[in-house]
Amino acid sequence: MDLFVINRYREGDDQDIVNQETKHLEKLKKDIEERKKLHASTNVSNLKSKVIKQSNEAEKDNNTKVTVPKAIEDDSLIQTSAVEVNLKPSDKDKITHEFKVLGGNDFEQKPKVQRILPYWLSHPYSVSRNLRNEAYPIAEQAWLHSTLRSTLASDGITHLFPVQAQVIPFILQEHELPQTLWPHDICVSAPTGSGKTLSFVIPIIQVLMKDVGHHIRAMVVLPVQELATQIFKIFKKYCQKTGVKVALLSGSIPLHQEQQQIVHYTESQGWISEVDIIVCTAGRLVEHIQNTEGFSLKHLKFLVIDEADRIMDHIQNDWLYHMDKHIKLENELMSGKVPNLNWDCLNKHKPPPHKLLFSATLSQDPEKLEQWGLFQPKLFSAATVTNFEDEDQIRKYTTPDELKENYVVCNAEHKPLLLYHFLLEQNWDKVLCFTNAAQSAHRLAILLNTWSKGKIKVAELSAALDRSKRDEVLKKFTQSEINVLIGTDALARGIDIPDCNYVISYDPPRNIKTYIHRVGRTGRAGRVGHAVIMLLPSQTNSFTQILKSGGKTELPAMNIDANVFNQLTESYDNAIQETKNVINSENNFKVEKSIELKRGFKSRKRKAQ
Ligand SMILES: Nc1ncnc2c1ncn2[C@@H]1O[C@H](COP(=O)(O)OP(=O)(O)OP(=O)(O)O)[C@@H](O)[C@H]1O
Repeated sequence: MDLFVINRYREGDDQDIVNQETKHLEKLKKDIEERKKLHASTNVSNLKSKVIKQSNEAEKDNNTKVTVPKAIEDDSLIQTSAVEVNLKPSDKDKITHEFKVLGGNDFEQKPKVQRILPYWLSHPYSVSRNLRNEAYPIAEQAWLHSTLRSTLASDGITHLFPVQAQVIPFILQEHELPQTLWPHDICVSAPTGSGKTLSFVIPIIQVLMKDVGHHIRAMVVLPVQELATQIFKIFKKYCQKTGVKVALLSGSIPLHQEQQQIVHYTESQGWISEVDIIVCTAGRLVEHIQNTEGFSLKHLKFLVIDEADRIMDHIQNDWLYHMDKHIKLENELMSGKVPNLNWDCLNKHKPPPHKLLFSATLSQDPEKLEQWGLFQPKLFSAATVTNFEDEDQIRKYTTPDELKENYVVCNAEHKPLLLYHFLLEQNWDKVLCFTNAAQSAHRLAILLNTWSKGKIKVAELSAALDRSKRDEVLKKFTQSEINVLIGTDALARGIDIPDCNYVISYDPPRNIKTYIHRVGRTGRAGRVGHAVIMLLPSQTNSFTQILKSGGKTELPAMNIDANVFNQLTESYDNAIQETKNVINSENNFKVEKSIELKRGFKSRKRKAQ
């Protein structure tokens, strides 16, 4: 209350007022001093016992005598000055704070919460990586339709791979349940080349062939055109003699041609679909949603997202939003959130599309997976994750058992020599070599062609080539007319290049996913493969970190005899000169061509005027 005393001014009372004020001020000062003493003595006695306890412990640990500060031992010295006695800043603050600050507790460290993986992620269906086991002969899979069985046989497939033997029957069973029991969505994370594609192709066709109709009932979304084409071809092969029809929507042909393939107008039925399955790129899907009259996904039973992590990383035309919105018009349940499950809801709504997510590098991070709005999901995984606290664990990726991986350290100027040594002296055949830029791939291809004088048949395979050229190059590689392909990461993912024996990373990958997909172009389908990465001495540590970020251990090093480089130096110098000449003449040609084009444009413009 003293703080609120109001001093009124009265004439002649000046001296009285001064006396009163002085007295009052002294009283206030005295009170403050007393409170300070009281506060300090409680804190310091706590502090004293704490310091003495710590010094005792230190003595015990180190076997040495620790001197307790005089101020602590001697109670008489405990005054407000006690704050000077080796107090930690936090203790100091506690002593000098007179008043409790509202919300002060917010600054205290909260105890760490232990995060636990959701049950479906911590208890996945474990998928074996052993592709050579031959435990699942096709002949014994009674649930498999005879038409599909004979297509598998014609494709040379006699046994199912583990991921197929687990995932296909699971999907089929889910679609045999009554409609009120909606199917569990699934996520499949299995190594590259382990046969994930047939794990969704076969069950989808087998379910859809039961009643072929006039609706799109399955959709497979992929990140790039090449992959979409590859998956489309597989669907086409397995749809034979089943009555199920499939279309490719990837932008490889003009939009209006794709539109003609998928929808058709009839007087009696209105717009009907010509196909049961569409295989599309995410970007092209949005174009059809927005521009194709009669394009409808309302009857979708299956939604497959292949290379799911990549699609999510590169959101093309915001496709998930547009697709959700489109399907939501018919069925509220497609939207990201799973509704309350009650009898009324299950009966009223038809089940949402069965979502199937696949990738060799599928994140098992619940926060990332949540964006897909999965319904009571199940995980099939070749890697078991138990510890959510460990970031490396939720990104634990596996590579095929048949894949041998090495790294080799060399200087930048020795890299071409090393590559030449592998290809010509070690006779490595069917090699895929990755650089980080299309231009480097081009230069390297010219160098190897000129240097080997045609002994090594090298071709480029980059996104800079048009599609028909790329297909031609891949075909030649398969037929052994080309034995080395030099390319960029644009084609690292998902592309199934048959019989690739070696993968060389001429430039190191930028992240673990790129590494896994690069090396995964070899060692596929149970065949042996060898992947080698060239590293500059300064890159070894960062590469170890990249491996660690995917839960992989360090690779064994490959040692190269220094004489290898000495022997090749002279011929390399000549080859590099020739390479420069070729590149210069290419550049001159380009310049001349552009001048010609400009001239032609100007003369056309003049004529037009
Ligand atoms: N059961 C099988 N027996 C023999 N070969 C098979 C079998 N299943 C698939 N294959 C072959 O294995 C190769 C790899 O299959 P697929 O492309 O489906 O692998 P993936 O797991 O999707 O790989 P990625 O993750 O790189 O896309 C293909 O050439 C395919 O024909």
